[in-house]
Amino acid sequence: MALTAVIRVPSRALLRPWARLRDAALGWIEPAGGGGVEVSAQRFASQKVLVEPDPAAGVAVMKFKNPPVNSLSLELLTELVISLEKLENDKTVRGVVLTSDCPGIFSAGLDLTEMCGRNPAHYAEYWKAVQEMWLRLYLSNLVLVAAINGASPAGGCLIALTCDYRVMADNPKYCIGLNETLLGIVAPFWFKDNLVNTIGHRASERALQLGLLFPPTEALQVGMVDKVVPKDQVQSTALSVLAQWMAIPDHARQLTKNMMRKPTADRLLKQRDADIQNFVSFISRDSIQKSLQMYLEKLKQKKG
Ligand SMILES: CCCCCC/C=C/CC(=O)SCCNC(=O)CCNC(=O)[C@H](O)C(C)(C)COP(=O)(O)OP(=O)(O)OC[C@H]1O[C@@H](n2cnc3c(N)ncnc32)[C@H](O)[C@@H]1OP(=O)(O)O
Repeated sequence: MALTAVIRVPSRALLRPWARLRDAALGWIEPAGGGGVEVSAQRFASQKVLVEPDPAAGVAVMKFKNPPVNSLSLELLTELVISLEKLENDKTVRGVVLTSDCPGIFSAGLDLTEMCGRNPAHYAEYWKAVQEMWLRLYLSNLVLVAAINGASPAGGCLIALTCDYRVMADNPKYCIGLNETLLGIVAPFWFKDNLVNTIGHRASERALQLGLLFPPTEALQVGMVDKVVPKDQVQSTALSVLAQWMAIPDHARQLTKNMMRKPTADRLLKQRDADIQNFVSFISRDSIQKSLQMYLEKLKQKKG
């Protein structure tokens, strides 16, 4: 992968490369001239997120690669944020297609193993990473188009909802939606806000309460996706859409996007810590842990 963004990081963190990369990605970096050292991010090859840049076209394709189901582990979330930040800083890139490298799955959503049987500090760290992913994607200056080439429940749907446009493969087995209630959990307010901004209040109320997972044609009808095409045309269609959006002058489009989205993002930004505390206390409840364990068991038994 030919990404060569240079990140200025605190020298103390050199002892912990993983923490250092995360800190840089999440913006916890010393200001320029603050005694840090420059390292090339290229040295840390990404494994869970593949980025294929096309500088001539001014675009990149970002593929999630966390088999078998692209669950959003802490590692994947961190790599996603790092990769996005590099692309935001790359003057040759103006638009990105987000898609999956795992056959038949866009993303299975948040990694249930990050939310089960761990300690409160882990839940807090994980939730902060989920928030960061959403904020970075939702407020991205780049044009983002989701090429949904597989199932996209819950957090997978959320990623697609942060994009400016969604193209989905026409396979009726691929469903998309915020199905949290089916797991006995509640979609946070910012998941809900993102959905309401996309499909409207009434449709969101129904979809969220019932935990609806929509097959492609229904997702199109309700406005959760913008276009449904045969599977082998998902990426090429996404790239064509990207080209159309990139025909608009960046500054005008970016200011407009920000005007539309900032109030929604600000709601979370104003109460990030409270949202983390709320998540930690909710997810730590015995009843919620039992529900999640049972759901995981059900997924595993499905095979046998
Ligand atoms: C205020 C508090 C707010 C709390 C809010 C918390 C918000 C949460 C949002 C979320 O994203 S929760 C996650 C919701 N995700 C799902 O419900 C999807 C579950 N998965 C599936 O439905 C299916 O796996 C699939 C994606 C449709 C793919 O089906 P397929 O038949 O291809 O694979 P499986 O055999 O089911 O799974 C393979 C393997 O992967 C494990 N797995 C699946 N999903 C997850 C996941 N989300 N996290 C972790 N692991 C997952 C599954 O258990 C299998 O594991 P095994 O060990 O190979 O048996």
